[in-house]
Amino acid sequence: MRTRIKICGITRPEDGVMAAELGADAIGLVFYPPSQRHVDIARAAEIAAVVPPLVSVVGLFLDANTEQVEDVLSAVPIDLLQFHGGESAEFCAQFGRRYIKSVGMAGGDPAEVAAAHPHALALLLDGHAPGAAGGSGDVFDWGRKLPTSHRIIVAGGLRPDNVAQAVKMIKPWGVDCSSGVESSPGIKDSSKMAAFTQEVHRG
Ligand SMILES: O=C(O)c1ccccc1N[C@@H]1O[C@H](COP(=O)(O)O)[C@@H](O)[C@H]1O
Repeated sequence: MRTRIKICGITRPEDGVMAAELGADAIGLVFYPPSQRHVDIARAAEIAAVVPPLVSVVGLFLDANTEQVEDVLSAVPIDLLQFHGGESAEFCAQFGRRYIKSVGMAGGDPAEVAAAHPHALALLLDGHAPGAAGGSGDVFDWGRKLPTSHRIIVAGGLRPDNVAQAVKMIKPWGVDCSSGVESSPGIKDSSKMAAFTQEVHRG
């Protein structure tokens, strides 16, 4: 099975195109103002407009309110929602959209999140502590027992030099990377993205 690749934290249209051309199946837009990768609605719409067909646009929210999510959905063609905070299943489902739910693996229990989110299409496992923001570049213990009820997307500190090992150990549905393919926060690096996608498929 081919491991799907999401490159998150795209802040420039050219980086969205480059990620797709280098093998990303999805790009992520961060709607979380404290993040250095936050995009406003106008910028997000510019990026989404140039992302090639057959590449998904994922909207990432972290404990946003309903109105903030709806404002984005009314202006940006988002294919999939990613909820990265402590959102309840009711909150995530209210938009009638497909969604994935993150788990902060530093102290968080993926089985508990799996049970609470039966309708999430996948669990995205990140290295942060529950309550802390993601995108921290922290790796979690890839040897941990994981639930089998959901597809798994591995995130958290993935880089070209460690992603093959993560894929080999976990055999996830997909991988997600943000800081590991950047030259500076929010700016993606083409050689790192090329190396990353190549290594995913070697794993
Ligand atoms: O990328 C961010 O700035 C971010 C902010 C708040 C929550 C999540 C964020 N990114 C997500 O974090 C993981 C791992 O990122 P990294 O590769 O360790 O930098 C990834 O799923 C991003 O989607």
